[in-house]
Amino acid sequence: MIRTAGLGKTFDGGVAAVKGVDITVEPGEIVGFLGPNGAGKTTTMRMLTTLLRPTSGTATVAGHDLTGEPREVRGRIGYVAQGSGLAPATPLKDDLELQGRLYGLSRREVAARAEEVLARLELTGLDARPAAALSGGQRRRFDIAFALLHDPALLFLDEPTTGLDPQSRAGLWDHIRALRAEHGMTIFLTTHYLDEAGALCDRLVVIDHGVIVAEGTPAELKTGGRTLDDVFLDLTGRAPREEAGR
Ligand SMILES: Nc1ncnc2c1ncn2[C@@H]1O[C@H](COP(=O)(O)OP(=O)(O)OP(=O)(O)O)[C@@H](O)[C@H]1O
Repeated sequence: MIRTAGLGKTFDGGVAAVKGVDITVEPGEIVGFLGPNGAGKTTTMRMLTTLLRPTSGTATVAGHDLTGEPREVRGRIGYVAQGSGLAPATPLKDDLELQGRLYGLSRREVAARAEEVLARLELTGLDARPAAALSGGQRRRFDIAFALLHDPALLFLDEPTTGLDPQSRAGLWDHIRALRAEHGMTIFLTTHYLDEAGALCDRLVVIDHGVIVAEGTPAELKTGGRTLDDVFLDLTGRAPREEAGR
C-alpha cells in the first residue's frame, strides 16, 4: 500500500529533514512511525500525502506514483494532521457536506457516507453541534470522520491521540483498531505513546535524524526483555515520555 525507495526531503535553506528512507506498508497493516521531536515523521507523512514534494527518491502510495499521479493518490488516502482542523462554531454536518462536495460526491452520497462514517466512529447525532461543543476525544473522531468521507483505502494519522486523557486515548485506539478489523483499512500513524503503539501496531518503524534506525514487530524490537521505552532510548538517546510531554 506504501512503498518508498530513497525518499528524501531537503528544505530550501539546506535542512535535510528526511534522508532517503525505504518504507513498506502492506494492505491491511497498522504501522506506527516513531521518533523523537524533529526526527522527520511529519515531513515524511506530508510527502506521502502529496502535501510536500520530495527532493529525492520515489514512492508508490495506494497504487499510484506519488509524484506522477498525486491526484489519484489523494483520492485514495485520508489524512488527519496534527491538531484539529475543525471550525469551532459551524455545525459539523455543514462542514461534512462541504467536504463531501469538494470530493465530488453528490448531496445524497455525502449524506449516506456521513451517516455511515459517523456510525462507525460512534458520533451519530453529534454532527448537529459545532466542534466547540464536543469533548477532545469526540473532536478527534470527527477529524477522522472527515478523512474517511471519500472512502479511502489508506489512512494517515499524525499523532491522533496527543492531548487526550488516557481514557479518551484508549477509546480512540479502539476505534482505529476497528477501522482495520471491520473495514480492512490500512493505517500509518505517528505517536509518542510507545506502549500504546506497541499494543496497536503490527509493525513499528523508528526514524531519527531523518534516517530509519529500526523496524519490526513490537515483539521483534523488544529484544532481551526490554520495553519499547528502553528500545527508543537506546536508539535515539532520548526518552519518549519527555517527548510526549508527560
Ligand atoms: N518548512 C520547513 N523548513 C525548514 N525546516 C523544516 C521545515 N519543516 C520541518 N523542518 C525541519 O525538519 C526536521 C524534521 O521535522 P518534522 O516536523 O518532520 O519532525 P517530526 O519528527 O514530525 O517532529 P515532531 O515529533 O516534533 O512533530 C526538523 O529539524 C524541522 O525543524
